[in-house]
Amino acid sequence: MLLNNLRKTGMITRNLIAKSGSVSVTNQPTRAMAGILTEKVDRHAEYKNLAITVPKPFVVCVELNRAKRYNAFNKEMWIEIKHCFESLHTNPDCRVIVISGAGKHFSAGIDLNDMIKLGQDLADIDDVARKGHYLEPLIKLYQDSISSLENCSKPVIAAVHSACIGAGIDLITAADIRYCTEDAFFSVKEVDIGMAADVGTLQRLPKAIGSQSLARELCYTGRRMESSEALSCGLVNRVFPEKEALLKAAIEMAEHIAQKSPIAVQTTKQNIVYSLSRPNQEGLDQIRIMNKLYLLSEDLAQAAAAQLTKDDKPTFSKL
Ligand SMILES: CC/C=C\C=C\CC(=O)SCCNC(=O)CCNC(=O)[C@H](O)C(C)(C)COP(=O)(O)OP(=O)(O)OC[C@H]1O[C@@H](n2cnc3c(N)ncnc32)[C@H](O)[C@@H]1OP(=O)(O)O
Repeated sequence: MLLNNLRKTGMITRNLIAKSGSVSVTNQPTRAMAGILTEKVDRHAEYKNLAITVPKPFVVCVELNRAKRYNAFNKEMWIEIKHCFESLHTNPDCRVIVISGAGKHFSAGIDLNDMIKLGQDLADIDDVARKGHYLEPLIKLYQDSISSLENCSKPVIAAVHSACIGAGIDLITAADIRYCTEDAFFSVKEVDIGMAADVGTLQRLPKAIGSQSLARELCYTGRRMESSEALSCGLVNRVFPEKEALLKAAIEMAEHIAQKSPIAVQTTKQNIVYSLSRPNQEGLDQIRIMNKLYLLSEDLAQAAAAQLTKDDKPTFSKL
């Protein structure tokens, strides 16, 4: 289905299809990553709107790379994000992901030119039900694109600078950890383009900040929230003076997490995500069932031995 979508958009070549399921990685560091790229994850299969680098072992940086358009989400980018995170989910060379944006802003949200084009496409369809029939799978695709961050078993750290608007909020609220720069600002802008957010913000933002009142205020008004408020409400948990420091810290944290047992980290993420909207008992049931297998892992013995011997960097097999 995904491959068919990719083929239909013309964005994927036969070559890339042959390599699907593997991480596609550019072999050039982005400017932000210059000097810290140490190894490639895999063969080349380039994305048009994402730049992938590997600054440290098991740490993959995904950069929204449509800087000329302020990383506005066009259809191709939604598809590429989904493909990328689904691929990283199963890639044993990836343990933690850092997502950031190239250029002036993290993201200006959905590409408004794409929205206009969509309006024109819909105008060509006469029947209202058929318009809806056309629209529904597109919204589903965009929802799945955002959810691919949450569904990816590897922790995702969002590193936000400057504007993070609309779809940008959808994206970062599906991440595990959020850091930003002092100049970052956030806006749930959908209401200002005449729509209800429909790809994740309404579900995830209230949980991320733990305040229904603030979340609803932000969603009803589209008002700008500065980094200081984002920190105080818990949307982000660290703020840095500028982008370089932000990326450095995000990568350091990713590296730190990547040195832990991948069984422990990935099971933890899966259980936290599973438990978010379920009664505690259901979360406990899930982790009990998972751990009756995972407690038998070699990682547990190895990590426990490392604790006893004060070895702070035990090596774990790929997962
Ligand atoms: C199924 C639906 C799924 C998801 C839906 C998501 C909904 C959303 O994402 S709602 C949010 C939509 N985005 C916006 O409303 C952003 C509007 N833009 C801005 O607020 C600002 O441009 C800015 C991003 C804060 C940047 O400000 P600044 O640095 O001052 O640059 P500008 O001079 O304003 O803009 C330069 C240039 O960029 C164009 N542009 C900005 N945002 C978008 C966008 N989202 N899509 C397309 N183009 C965008 C802007 O029009 C300017 O173009 P020029 O041709 O240079 O005039």
